[in-house]
Amino acid sequence: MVTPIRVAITGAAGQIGYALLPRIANGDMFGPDQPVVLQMLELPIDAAQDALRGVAMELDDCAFPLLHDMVLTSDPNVAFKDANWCLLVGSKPRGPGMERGDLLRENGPIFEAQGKAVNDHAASDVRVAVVGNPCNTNALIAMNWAKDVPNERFSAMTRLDQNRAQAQLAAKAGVHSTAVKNALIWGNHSATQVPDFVNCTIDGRSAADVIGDEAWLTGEFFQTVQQRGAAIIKARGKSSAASAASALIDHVRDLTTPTPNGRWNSVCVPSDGSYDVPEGLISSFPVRADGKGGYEIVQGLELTPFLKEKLAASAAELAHERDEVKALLPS
Ligand SMILES: NC(=O)C1=CN([C@@H]2O[C@H](COP(=O)(O)OP(=O)(O)OC[C@H]3O[C@@H](n4cnc5c(N)ncnc54)[C@H](O)[C@@H]3O)[C@@H](O)[C@H]2O)C=CC1
Ligand SMILES: O=C([O-])CC(=O)C(=O)O
Repeated sequence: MVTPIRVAITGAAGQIGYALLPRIANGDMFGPDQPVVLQMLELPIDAAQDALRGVAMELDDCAFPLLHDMVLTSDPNVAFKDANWCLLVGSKPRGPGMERGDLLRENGPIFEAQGKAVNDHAASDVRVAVVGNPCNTNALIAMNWAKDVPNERFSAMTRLDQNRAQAQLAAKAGVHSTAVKNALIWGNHSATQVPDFVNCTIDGRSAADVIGDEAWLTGEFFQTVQQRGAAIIKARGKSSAASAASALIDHVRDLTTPTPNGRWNSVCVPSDGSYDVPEGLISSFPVRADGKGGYEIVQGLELTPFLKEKLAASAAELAHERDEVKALLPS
C-alpha cells in the first residue's frame, strides 16, 4: 500500500475546515491514489471538541476509500506529530468593517506556538500552508519560530484571490474562466493586494489588450478583487469558506505538482528580494513548482508603473505588519 500522507489541519471544526476535510479525504488535494491521515486540531474547549467529534463522525460516514485514519486533538504537539503537511487555518475570522490586519494581535500568538510545534514534531519533509488571517504575517511568525525547517517550506494563500481575479476577467471578456491563464496576485493578502492584468492572458493575449478598458482594469476590477472577501462577509454574514477551502486544495496542488510550461500560480512565499519586495517578507509572487518539493519565483515579468507602485505599497504594508509583530518574533 502507498504510505499515507499525514495532514494536520488546525481549526478543523470551523467553517473552512468543514468544507476542506471531505475534499482532502476524497483525494482532491493529494490525488486519487494517495491515502491520507487527517490530524485535526481544535481549541481545548468543549464546544470546539464536540464539534470536531461531529465532523469526524461525518467523515467516518462518508466511508472515503483514501481516509486511512484520523487524529482528534487539542494539542498542537499531537496534531503536528510526523505531519507532512500542516494547514494552518484555525484562527479568528474578521467581521464586517474590519481589515484582515486588525486580527494580527489576536491571531499572531497562535502562530508562534504552532511554529514551535511544527519545528519540534512534524516530519522532516514538512510543508506548511497558512490560511488564518492575516495569513502572510502569520506565516512569517510561524516560519521564524520553526528554526530547523527551511523557510521555503512555508507559504500563505492568495490562490483564492487569483481565482477571483480569473473569474472577474472572464466575466468582463464574456469568456469561460478557463480561457483566462496566469491570473496573478502580487503582495499581501489584504486590501492592498495587486491583481496583475498585464501578464495574465485571455485566449492567449494580454488581458489588458483583450479587455481594452484601462479605467475598468485599474478601477472596478482592482477594487472588486481586493474587496471580494469583505463583499462575501457582507452578503453571507460570515467569511468565504467553500471558496477558501477550494483555493487551499488548489494551493497545495500548485506546490506539489509540476507547473505546466509557460504557467505560474500565485503563492505567498518568503521574498528573496525579487521585484523589489524586501527579502524575508512573505509576499505573493508568480511561482512555478517542480513537482519534487521545490519551486521558483518566476523572474522577468514586466509590470506597468501603476502595478509597480501598487506592489511597492503592498510590500510596505507587509513590512509594517512585520514591525507590528516584532514582539512575537524570536529576538
Ligand atoms: N487566506 C485566505 O484566503 C482566507 C483566510 N481566511 C481566514 O481563515 C481563518 C479561518 O476561517 P473560518 O474557518 O471561516 O473561521 P471559523 O471561526 O469558522 O473557524 C476557525 C476555527 O479555528 C478554531 N481555532 C481558533 N484558534 C485556534 C487554535 N489556536 N488552534 C486550533 N484551532 C483554533 C476555532 O475553534 C474555529 O473552529 C480566519 O482567520 C479567516 O480570516 C478565510 C478565508 C480566506
Ligand atoms: O476576507 C476575509 O476576511 C476572509 C478572506 O481572507 C477572504 O475571503 O479572502
